[in-house]
Amino acid sequence: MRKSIATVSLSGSLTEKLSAASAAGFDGIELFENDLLASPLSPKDIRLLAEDLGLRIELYQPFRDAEALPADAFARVLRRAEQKFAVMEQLGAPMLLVCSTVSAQAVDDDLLAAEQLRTLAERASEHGVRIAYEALAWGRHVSDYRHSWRIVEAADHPSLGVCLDSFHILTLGDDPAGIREIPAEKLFFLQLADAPDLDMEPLHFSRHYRCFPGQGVFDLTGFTEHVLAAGYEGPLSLEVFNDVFRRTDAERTAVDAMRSLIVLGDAVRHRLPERVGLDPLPPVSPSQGFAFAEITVDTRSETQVRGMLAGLGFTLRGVHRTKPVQLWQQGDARLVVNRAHFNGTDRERGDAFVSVIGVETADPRSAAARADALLAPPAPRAIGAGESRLPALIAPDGSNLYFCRTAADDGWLADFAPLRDGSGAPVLDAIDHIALSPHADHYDETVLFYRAAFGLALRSNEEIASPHGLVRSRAIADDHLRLIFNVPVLLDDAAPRLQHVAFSCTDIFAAAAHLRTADVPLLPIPGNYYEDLAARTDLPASTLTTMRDHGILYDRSGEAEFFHLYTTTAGRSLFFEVVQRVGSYTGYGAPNAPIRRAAQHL
Ligand SMILES: O=C(O)c1ccc(O)c(O)c1
Ligand SMILES: [Mg+2]
Repeated sequence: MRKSIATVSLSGSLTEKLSAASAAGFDGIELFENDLLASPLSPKDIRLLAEDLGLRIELYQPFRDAEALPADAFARVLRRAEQKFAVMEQLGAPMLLVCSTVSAQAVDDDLLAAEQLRTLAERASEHGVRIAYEALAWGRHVSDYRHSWRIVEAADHPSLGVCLDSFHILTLGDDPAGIREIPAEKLFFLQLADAPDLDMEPLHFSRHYRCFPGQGVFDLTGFTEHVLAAGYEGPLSLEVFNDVFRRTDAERTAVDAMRSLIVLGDAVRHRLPERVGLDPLPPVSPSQGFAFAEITVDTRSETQVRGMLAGLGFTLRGVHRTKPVQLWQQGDARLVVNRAHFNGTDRERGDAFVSVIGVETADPRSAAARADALLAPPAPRAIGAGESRLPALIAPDGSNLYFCRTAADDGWLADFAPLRDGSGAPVLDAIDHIALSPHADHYDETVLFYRAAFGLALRSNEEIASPHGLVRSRAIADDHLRLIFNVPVLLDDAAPRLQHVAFSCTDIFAAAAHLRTADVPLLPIPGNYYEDLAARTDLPASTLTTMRDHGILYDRSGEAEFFHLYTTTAGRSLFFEVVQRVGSYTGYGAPNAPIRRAAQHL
């Protein structure tokens, strides 16, 4: 099916918007009137430009307050419309979107609305133009799609049909199943938008907070399934009014948009296998957890990070044969420490950060093929003679993803000259989860990408009331791979973008004692926290004393328990966590996050 995007969803001049849509692979656009009015290009030039870029102008919009009007007002509508039809002929735009009226002049009279829309459609047909009538959620008399369809049905003109917009329908909590009752030839246009979990008056919500399908809480898969099952053949068109997209890089937004449509198309295809024209994504290759995490350090932070790793029980197992890179390991937990120059990055000297996530999978090539189909660019890297060629791509947050089969004969471990085997029993077992901090402008994009690339489910979506600003936090996971994404709700470019790597263990008290002996700097937790814990749990006093001594935090969910502690921060941004899950605890100690954030500021 054709893929389209409304120009209102992208920033910049009309030329920039069209170039971005074309570069991202869209087949067409919805042209917003203001983008035309503000453009120095004539309608004919716009048509030629779109043609050059391989874009159809699918629709021109919006045309407002057209129906259910007194005769004199409707006469003015027709005059206004004639000019639009003439412009559309020059543009080569075949369809005009008419929004249900918000005019105080309009009357609540479906027959009058139908009659006037019929007249409008008849005039449009003389110019080869069709009219798609859309119920705005805040329309004065028409706000739901069934109502718009009743009027279109009554008007009974071949050049008049309905435009369905997922936002208006789903924000009112309307059931989209009724779409199946609208004849296919009357489904003129489909606009897709998702929205976050906010309870807000529809107009303001619509004009500022829409997001791409898969980035909010609406069921766009189910919605689109209804529309396609009804026989809709037109484009899937994204119409996303969003404050961030209005001001950030159009090319990037267009790629984000295209990725969301690819993910949506694949999901709908699974529901409607007989439907042609929906491209499949390469299937998810289930991950088997983290092969490794790479931490990039500079000469200043290297000593600190290495000191912490040694204290956490890691041993230096190997040095890379050609690069200033070390392999540290204990149990199944592997960390690669890469000494690099931060020149040209947004990192300050002395910082340390997670730069690569190595994902363990039985089939690295097909896992990478899926990430590639999700528009992740390949990671440029120098590969020395004889070194492993792990497929590597760049995720939207800038992290590199390496797809690994560690135990394979030609596995990546062979790139390291072995130093020695680890001595003694490991203190920690494996990487439990990794928490990343994408830039706020790329947050939704990043979470959608990781979810889709690895087939992970959204496990939690919370706000952490940190004393230095609200932080949004989403956890996505399957049984093996757990990722957290944190971002300040209000953009703060000066604040460190904290990241952490958490390690699992089976006895956090023993681990804490080891860390203490090894002089690992642990994050101190205030005594008040433990007074409160004593009051609300049955933890024995002696256990609480030990927890307080080591800064061990606690959470519980039913019978399942969670113990965790943190190191202080290495550089500005990176810290480590040690966790012990007891029973079937699947969370991350979210109630403790504000305490941790406050302690990190002390
Ligand atoms: O916010 C609006 O006015 C508006 C205009 C056109 C649309 O297609 C829409 O969904 C909303
Ligand atoms: Mg719309």
